[in-house]
Amino acid sequence: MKYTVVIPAAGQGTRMQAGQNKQFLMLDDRPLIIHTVSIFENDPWCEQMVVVANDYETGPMEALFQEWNITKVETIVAGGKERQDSVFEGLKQLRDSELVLVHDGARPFVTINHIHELVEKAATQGAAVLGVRMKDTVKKVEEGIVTETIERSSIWSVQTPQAFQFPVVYDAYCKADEDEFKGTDDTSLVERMNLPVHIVEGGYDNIKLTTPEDMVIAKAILKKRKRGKVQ
Ligand SMILES: Nc1ccn([C@@H]2O[C@H](COP(=O)(O)OP(=O)(O)OP(=O)(O)O)[C@@H](O)[C@H]2O)c(=O)n1
Ligand SMILES: C[C@](O)(CO)[C@H](O)COP(=O)(O)O
Repeated sequence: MKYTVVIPAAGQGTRMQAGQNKQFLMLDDRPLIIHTVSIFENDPWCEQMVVVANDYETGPMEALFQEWNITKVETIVAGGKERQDSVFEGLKQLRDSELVLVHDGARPFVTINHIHELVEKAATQGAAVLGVRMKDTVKKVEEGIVTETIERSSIWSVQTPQAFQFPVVYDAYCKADEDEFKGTDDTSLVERMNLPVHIVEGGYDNIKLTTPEDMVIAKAILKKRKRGKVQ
């Protein structure tokens, strides 16, 4: 099975408080974005990558991909204000693709097995997302007061990749653009088209590096994997 992946990497990394886009932060021996693109570089099912970067960072990213022998990045396109704007710019490059994944540049630990399960689901069902079951008790809070304890058995925390038959995600993005709707992930745009989104159970290791403490967790995950205990 073959797919294309759009990798949004055009954020600011504000919550990481590193004074630079977190994609360039070193994690072990290489920058974060290199960890992420290497997953797809090494997946025989991945045909091409489109990386979305800040316009002033397309040059430095291209140089990094050359340095690390990343060959499947066919396009580096300039991103937009929000993640959703960046992903839309990436999708616009792909009109001939059949199956497309969207994966955060800031999630360097997704496994090939989970990617393949997700791709197979999207190929037959149209749209699928990786997620994990919520481990904590979840409460709704209004003005500092708990108003509800949410029944946890149906609550999932979703990750990327999120996978789609191309027309499903492209139409959903066009409609969201037309309606000026903003969502925090890609599948939410498909949900509002009243199309089903299937969940594929992923791993708790597939974290997004968002705040400084995530770098500590990331180093621990890398260490564990180096010892051969891939989740
Ligand atoms: N305008 C944007 C905003 C985010 N992203 C990307 O979307 C992914 C998830 O976003 P997030 O973790 O929120 O990254 P940042 O926007 O960089 O972080 P922050 O919100 O803390 O500034 C990241 O790979 C990020 O680079 C993007 O391509 N374009
Ligand atoms: C798409 C996403 O990774 C799903 O968990 C996430 O919503 C994007 O980043 P943010 O932290 O919500 O800005």
